[in-house]
Amino acid sequence: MNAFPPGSRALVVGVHGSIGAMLARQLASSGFRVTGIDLARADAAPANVTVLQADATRPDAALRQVLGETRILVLAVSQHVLTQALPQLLPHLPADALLVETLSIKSPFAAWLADQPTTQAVLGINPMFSGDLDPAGRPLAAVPYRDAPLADAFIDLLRQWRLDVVTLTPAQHDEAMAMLQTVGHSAVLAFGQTLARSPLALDALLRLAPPPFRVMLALLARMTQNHPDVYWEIQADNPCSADARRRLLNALATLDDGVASDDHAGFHTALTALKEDLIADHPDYVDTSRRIFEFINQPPAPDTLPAFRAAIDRIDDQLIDLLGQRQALIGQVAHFKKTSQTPVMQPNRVLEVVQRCKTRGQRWHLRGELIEQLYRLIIEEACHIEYEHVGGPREPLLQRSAPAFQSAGVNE
Ligand SMILES: C=C(O[C@@H]1C=C(C(=O)O)C=C[C@H]1O)C(=O)O
Repeated sequence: MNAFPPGSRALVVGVHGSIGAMLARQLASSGFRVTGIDLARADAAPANVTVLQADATRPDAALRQVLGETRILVLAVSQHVLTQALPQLLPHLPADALLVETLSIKSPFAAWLADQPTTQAVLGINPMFSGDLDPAGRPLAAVPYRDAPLADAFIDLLRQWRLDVVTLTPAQHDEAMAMLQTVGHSAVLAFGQTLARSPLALDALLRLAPPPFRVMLALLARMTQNHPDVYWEIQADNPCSADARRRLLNALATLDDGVASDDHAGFHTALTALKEDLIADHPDYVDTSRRIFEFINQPPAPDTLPAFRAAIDRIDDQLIDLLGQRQALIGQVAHFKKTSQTPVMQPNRVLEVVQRCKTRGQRWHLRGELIEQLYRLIIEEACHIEYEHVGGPREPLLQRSAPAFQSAGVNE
């Protein structure tokens, strides 16, 4: 049986927050009738979401009526608001509804929940990304507080959104978050404080700044864009956070002591151990840092012909690198198609690819005909590669995929 038949109602509390808005959007796209509430007014609501201005800690008649029909209640609010609102909301919620909370820290809420006279299924989720990013392919921690089929059904829904769901207990969640969030945020905040208290001016420093400094500043910039409570709860509410900060302090003290005692060899040993323990099994991070650093040092806007040409050369490098990456994936698709006996030629997918790219190209005023020309060549090459691997009779792309290539001159 489908736990959430099409048109089931979802209510998102905190719909103007980034996670609330993301979940409202995703639920609407999965066929839910979504109502969002928020204390704050905002100009834009997520598409296909009805937004009410309401206070979840004091549900008015309109909110109580929505609650009575709600199958999934999402609470994308701070722990303080959540524990104030829940006792007011639960009496109006059907007994077979699912509650989903999005707190950054789970064990204090788990302890609070254990004392509540609720019967509803409760699932904690913690998306490991801000809600303004595309969720597909990103990790999400799921913490089912009570075994319930409805929580499993919601986890299935998250997987349909192509989230990489990792299920944890509240204690496991918080232990991991101390390492994944407390330590990183503390390091970035300490960097920011040190910089802010320095007598050196940031503008002057930025002229000279190497990529790691720019990356640290970018991380700090990101932290200033979210609500401070998000970061406060990560530092203050996680029972593992104090220990994590102490470890960071100790590590810094060890570095300081080592330098003070001129322990050059110890420094070598430590860095070699880090390389062996952490990076040896994850060499792709070396490449990631190279790509981030390349990206973050944007060269100045060109103003001479050689400078324009150098900029174009760099973009051509990227085009070729990306084409190579696309082609490498095609090789894998070919292998997959051979073992699963899937036809090489997929006219629906071809149409989807070309139309997506035409829409994307509109952002840059790229003509649809150019996109069709380019993708005719790229997909023909892809099909050629796949046929070489898969074997069997070949079908011509243009004949099978005529609707994708409608522009004059492309279909010849
Ligand atoms: C890569 C695939 O195979 C072919 C190549 C395509 C491409 O290059 O995008 C699209 C459709 C297929 O005919 C696929 O099926 O996705």
